[in-house]
Amino acid sequence: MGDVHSIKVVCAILEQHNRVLVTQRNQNMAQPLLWEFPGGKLEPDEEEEQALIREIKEELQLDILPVKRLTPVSYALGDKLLELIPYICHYKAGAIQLVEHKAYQWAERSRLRNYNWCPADLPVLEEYLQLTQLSL
Ligand SMILES: Nc1nc2c([nH]c(=O)n2[C@@H]2O[C@H](COP(=O)(O)OP(=O)(O)OP(=O)(O)O)[C@@H](O)[C@H]2O)c(=O)[nH]1
Repeated sequence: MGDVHSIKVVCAILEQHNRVLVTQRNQNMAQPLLWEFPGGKLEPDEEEEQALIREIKEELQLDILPVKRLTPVSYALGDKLLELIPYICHYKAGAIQLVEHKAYQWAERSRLRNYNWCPADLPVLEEYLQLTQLSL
């Protein structure tokens, strides 16, 4: 569904022990070296939560549980319209192995604004901080 030119990307705000997982895109990816919430593109006819579970398993070797959908963000990325769909997620199992990212960090919420984010992630970050009452 949706606009034929839009790309749907799901991303995980993965919480564990009061920290949030942030990942850095590698040099060869689009938006090189920027930080993001890990995730990826929906496949045709795939449910959002299933896509997120699949992507996090593929990219990080982690099992997660999506728990709350936040507000999708539309962002013009080159000639494409990106629709970034965030979910707060909980850690279930596994140890991180970086398959395609350059780096990862478990960040305290109060430090999340310090990263050099993909621009589409900034409204996601602000909604998340507001929800968790650390926006000031
Ligand atoms: N996974 C993820 N992608 C994001 C975020 N923010 C954001 O702008 N994006 C963009 O959404 C698209 C998601 O693509 P992707 O992670 O599947 O990987 P990619 O573009 O490297 O894959 P491709 O080579 O198959 O096109 C990328 O253009 C990426 O830059 C985010 O928080 N998480």
